[in-house]
Amino acid sequence: MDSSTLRKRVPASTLLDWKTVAPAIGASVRKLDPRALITNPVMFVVWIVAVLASLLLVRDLVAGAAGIGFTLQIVLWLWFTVLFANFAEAIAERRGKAQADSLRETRTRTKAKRLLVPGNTELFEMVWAEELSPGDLVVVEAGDLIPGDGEVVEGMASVNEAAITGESAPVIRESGGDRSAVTGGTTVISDRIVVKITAAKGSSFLDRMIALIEGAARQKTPNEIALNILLAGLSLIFVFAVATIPSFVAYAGGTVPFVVLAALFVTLIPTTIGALLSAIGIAGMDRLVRFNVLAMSGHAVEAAGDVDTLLLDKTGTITLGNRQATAFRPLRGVSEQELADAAQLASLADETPEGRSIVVLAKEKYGIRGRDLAELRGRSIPFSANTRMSGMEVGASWVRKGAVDSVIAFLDSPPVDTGGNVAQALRPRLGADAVREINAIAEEIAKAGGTPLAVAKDGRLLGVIQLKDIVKGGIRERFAELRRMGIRTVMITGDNPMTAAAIAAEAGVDDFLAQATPEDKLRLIREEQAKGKLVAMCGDGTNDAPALAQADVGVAMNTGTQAAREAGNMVDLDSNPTKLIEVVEIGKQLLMTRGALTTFSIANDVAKYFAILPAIFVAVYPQLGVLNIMGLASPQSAILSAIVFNALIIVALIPLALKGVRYRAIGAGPLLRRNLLVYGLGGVVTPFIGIKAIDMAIVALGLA
Ligand SMILES: Nc1ncnc2c1ncn2[C@@H]1O[C@H](COP(=O)(O)OP(=O)(O)OP(=O)(O)O)[C@@H](O)[C@H]1O
Ligand SMILES: [K+]
Ligand SMILES: [Mg+2]
Repeated sequence: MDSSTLRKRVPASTLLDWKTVAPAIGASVRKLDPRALITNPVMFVVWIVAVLASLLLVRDLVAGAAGIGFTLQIVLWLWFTVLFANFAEAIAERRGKAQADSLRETRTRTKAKRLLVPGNTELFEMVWAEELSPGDLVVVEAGDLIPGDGEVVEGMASVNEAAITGESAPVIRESGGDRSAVTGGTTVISDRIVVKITAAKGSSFLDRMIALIEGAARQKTPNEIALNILLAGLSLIFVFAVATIPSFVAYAGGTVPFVVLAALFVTLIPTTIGALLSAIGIAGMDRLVRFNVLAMSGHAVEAAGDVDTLLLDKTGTITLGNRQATAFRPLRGVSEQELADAAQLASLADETPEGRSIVVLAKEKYGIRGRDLAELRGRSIPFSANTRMSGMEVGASWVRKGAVDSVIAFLDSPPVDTGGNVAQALRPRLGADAVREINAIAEEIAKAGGTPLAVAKDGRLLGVIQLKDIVKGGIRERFAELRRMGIRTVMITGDNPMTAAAIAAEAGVDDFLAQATPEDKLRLIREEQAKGKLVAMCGDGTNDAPALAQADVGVAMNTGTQAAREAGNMVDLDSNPTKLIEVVEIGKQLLMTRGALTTFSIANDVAKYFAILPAIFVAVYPQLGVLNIMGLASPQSAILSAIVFNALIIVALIPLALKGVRYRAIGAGPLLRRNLLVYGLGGVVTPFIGIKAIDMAIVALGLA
């Protein structure tokens, strides 16, 4: 599976696309509103300078002062500077807009079949989807749109999720297991399910997705805020630097007009990065969406760029997740029929995919017919990630199935509530031989990557159910790629160490943790974080939810449970854990782009200082003539070329801000050196060339 199989939902629109550019121009003007600009300190300062310069222009016009043409040009370019910055942001926002519009179309008015009596799928009322509230049960049949986000509580169906994933291959959604979440706006294509609505109106997955893509939900990340403060600080220094200039000039008997100071100031402050910062952030989120990953916060995207450790759960994340029973392996002295019968009884009320597959195997291979639960008058013991067992109790008789060590431990210390008679009955039967034999069978299954489930009935070990799960295709190469990027992969699973080891070896993870409870998963993340590591976690189950919430980057599989999807700060619509490679690359690209353009911007400003100051001062201090290596035509053309260059460089860098600096897995050190060279040196050199060229053009056009 190379990155080309990760299909991009919408082709990246080109910058020359008029449909993108035209509305962005309108938005740039609307964004001149100072209330919107205030979050961008550098641009806000430019805005203030532009307003002051405009007022002076009006005053000069009224007074009929000389040299209006020059002032007018400076004022115009000051406004262009702000407009170009707004344009960069608007273009970045536009790119998600088309996609949000197409998502909105899927949000048509839907009718829902709301159950009147829980448990009876025949009795329902028709209501509008908007009328549903969390807790409502709806029945959804083949051909129906799922009316809202929720959890499948009954049945199994294949669902077409193309509306949100862009992928029309049907996916299975079923109750009980880790594939129970359904999304409003997707379509059931076969069978019938009962869905318990979980999302309130207006906060559905689709709504959140639209808000995210449009950038409405975007908040500045701590890094962005820090950078903004730094840039504001730099601007403040230049306020003082520029404010002292008039006194130097006055000393030599000259004066400097305000517009010249204003233009000088704006060319010296870090306007380039100030203008592009927001666009860089939006483009990062947008790039993720193209890879079918929804990031709930920009912070998660940034953290992804620095991830050290990736934790993944096994079933459903590394493996396909439909662990199917494939064989019954009885102990000596137990018939396959007897084991199959007990296994079936233990699974009758087990709504997990594992449980259902056991009932199916017992029926298909051993002809064991379904028993009526109600008739049995049994008490079902549901599966939990903590006990790692499930089963049934009928009177004094009982069956359990589950992780081998859990079942053995259970036999060793029966819970008091099952009654003293049970405790009496079992002790003598749990011989060392049986334990040895069951471990041998379990080992054989586990070594092949299967999950062994021990079955015990009335204190007696009967044998093992073999569950088979398949490692997702192409995962090995992708983990190798993560290793090259310097990321350690760790599989954490509730399964036994031997199965874990086999799957870990097959998938090619660096390390694994077996028999992990949800608390263990959480603890492992905290430990890594305490060592100063940034941790990403991919998971799908409700038992992964605490870990997903704790991780710096929590990627929930879209196929997972609602709890997992809400706990993480990213959702992968394709449920492909190796997508983390793209997520990390996009994160790194975002950080690098921001770093590169900051370097470029500051190098640029420093260079401009040396390019234009001699030209401005040469009139009052002729000795500075030797420094005027650029040979700019006049102080006026020097200042005009500088402000024009300063504004145009923003537009010139928009494509780079949106596309991002290319990431290569060559290690942090060499990468930093390379970027410093390209963007630092480039930042120093470009103004000299650019300003000289513009100066020549200005002279040729007779503008100054
Ligand atoms: N329906 C079930 N009934 C009894 N035991 C089960 C059932 N499903 C799983 N088990 C046992 O419980 C163990 C833990 O399962 P669980 O699904 O909680 O693992 P997990 O922590 O999610 O790990 P992963 O999903 O990565 O494999 C399994 O390895 C298996 O031995
Ligand atoms: K500048
Ligand atoms: Mg799981």
